[in-house]
Amino acid sequence: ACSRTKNRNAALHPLWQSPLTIPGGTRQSPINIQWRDSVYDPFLKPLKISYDPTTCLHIWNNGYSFLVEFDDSTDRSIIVGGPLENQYRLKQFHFHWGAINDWGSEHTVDSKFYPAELHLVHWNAVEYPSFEEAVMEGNGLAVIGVFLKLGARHEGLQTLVDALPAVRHKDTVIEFDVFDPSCLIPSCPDYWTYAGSLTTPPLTESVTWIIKKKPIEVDEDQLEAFRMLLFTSDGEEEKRMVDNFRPLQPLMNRTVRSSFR
Ligand SMILES: CCOC(=O)CCc1ccc(S(N)(=O)=O)cc1
Ligand SMILES: [Zn+2]
Repeated sequence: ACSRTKNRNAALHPLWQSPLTIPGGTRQSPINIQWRDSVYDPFLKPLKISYDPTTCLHIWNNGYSFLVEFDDSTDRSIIVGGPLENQYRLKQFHFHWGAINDWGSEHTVDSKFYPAELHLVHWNAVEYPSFEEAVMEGNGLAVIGVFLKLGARHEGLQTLVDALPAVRHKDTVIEFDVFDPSCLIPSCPDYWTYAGSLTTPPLTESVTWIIKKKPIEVDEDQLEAFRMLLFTSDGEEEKRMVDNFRPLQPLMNRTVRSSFR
């Protein structure tokens, strides 16, 4: 596996080639979740998700992934409960994926990669005035991670997939005004949670990760649609947007808790 990991790094987008480390980082992400080492915490609450689909704004290609962004000027789309002390506001969601189905997720479970991983990014608007400030605080962000596995076509995802050709190049954007991201979250309530970081710059250690145990199913055509996006702007030499995931980071002095026995 380590040889593949090394090779995989070589194939990675420049940003991730040298696994960018934060000097003195003690809670970096992503990590491998060793199921048997996770600790059941009976005090973890169910995660409560309430999104207003009309807060959806647009889809854009930022050169790392494609992001679906939301109006976070009010508390219309929030999560609360789970491991969280406050409610957190939905800002955006995006994905990470591989060139082939053997890898692509950022987190792994018992060292198994999934072909892709969804991140729903929320910020603590109770304690901080803006997303940008929350990014710098230890309890500033909460990201729900959902694994994607190869299987049946996902009808909710298809509306997103149909819009991707319009954001093929870096820095392109398309209006996307009604979408309910809860259709991308498994109904099974089980999750793992741990204290971590952003997996792209600024890599700040500000994320409470909530990783759903159950994956969602998507089909090959839908994964291929992700892979036809480009890291590059219109007019530049085309570089397919694939393998946009950060290498695994050391667990260090952390425990992964589970909401389930
Ligand atoms: C204020 C500038 O900071 C940002 O924009 C951070 C954006 C950002 C949000 C989420 C993630 S992830 N992959 O860890 O879910 C990485 C980067
Ligand atoms: Zn991400």
